[in-house]
Amino acid sequence: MNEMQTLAVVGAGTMGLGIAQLGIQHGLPTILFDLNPAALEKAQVAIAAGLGKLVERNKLTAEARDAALARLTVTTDLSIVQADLIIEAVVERLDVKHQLFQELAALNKPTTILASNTSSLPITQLAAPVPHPERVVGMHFFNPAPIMPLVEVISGVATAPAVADAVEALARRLGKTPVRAADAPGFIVNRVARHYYVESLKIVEEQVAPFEVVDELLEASGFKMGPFRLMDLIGVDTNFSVTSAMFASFHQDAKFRPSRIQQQKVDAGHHGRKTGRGFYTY
Ligand SMILES: NC(=O)c1ccc[n+]([C@@H]2O[C@H](COP(=O)([O-])OP(=O)(O)OC[C@H]3O[C@@H](n4cnc5c(N)ncnc54)[C@H](O)[C@@H]3O)[C@@H](O)[C@H]2O)c1
Repeated sequence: MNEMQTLAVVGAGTMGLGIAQLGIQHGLPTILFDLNPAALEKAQVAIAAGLGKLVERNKLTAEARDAALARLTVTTDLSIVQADLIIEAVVERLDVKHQLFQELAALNKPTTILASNTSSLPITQLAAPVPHPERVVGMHFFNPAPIMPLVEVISGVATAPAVADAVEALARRLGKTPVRAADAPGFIVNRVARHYYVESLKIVEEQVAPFEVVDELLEASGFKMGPFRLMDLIGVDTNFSVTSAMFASFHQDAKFRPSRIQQQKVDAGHHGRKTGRGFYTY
């Protein structure tokens, strides 16, 4: 498979904007699509700020920043979303991702790779109704995408080995450390990390300690971010969707049961940093 020349990212939220930044920073003309124009505006500001920080730290020249920004096209018009590789980073819902991949498949050549940044949805299920399912693959970045080195590369049952190889090679080109993971619920990192959130939420639900105290203690014990601060960074809604999907995938295994506290935050629209309020206020 030839080296990828063009990238498109669908969904300009927490993850999509960071992935698009990586693309333009590493020389790929990148289309960033979202249904919501406000999300695209916010993403453009965040990407410029992200690259600006690299200039301040002498990791990028001002010229390289300007050249990177010139590679970015933002759009609400799906019909122009054509590329060698399309990475979707929309809401964690199988129905939404299915519809999107089918629309993208109709607009693109059969060799366009359709990658998903899903944290928990099975790649095999995601690929099943998509024309040419052998080009569907998991490419799971971590938050914040421009900074975190790990990328999980996940092959579903139908994924062609050359497709996973191409995505792995691209991850390296983006300066990342790709790791192959099997198509199991939550792959590797989220399966382990789930208990960091689920157990901390239980502690608060059972009134063992308030959430601020849980954060303080875990940070003092060496974790970079306490679970509640981290959920606010991830997006409380996204984190809740991931737990819910894993709970379903593990056949309602109680150890993955989503929390009522988290459900309430989602219902109230307190989705974390991106909405200005989650467990904390920003
Ligand atoms: N937040 C994290 O820390 C994190 C980390 C790794 C992976 N992920 C995964 O990345 C994906 C995106 O998560 P996020 O936190 O960036 O979400 P988000 O809520 O921050 O952003 C999602 C964006 O997708 C847009 N969108 C929704 N439906 C769309 C559609 N049909 N077409 C185009 N755009 C659409 C929304 O307008 C929004 O801007 C999810 O699958 C999530 O599981 C999230």
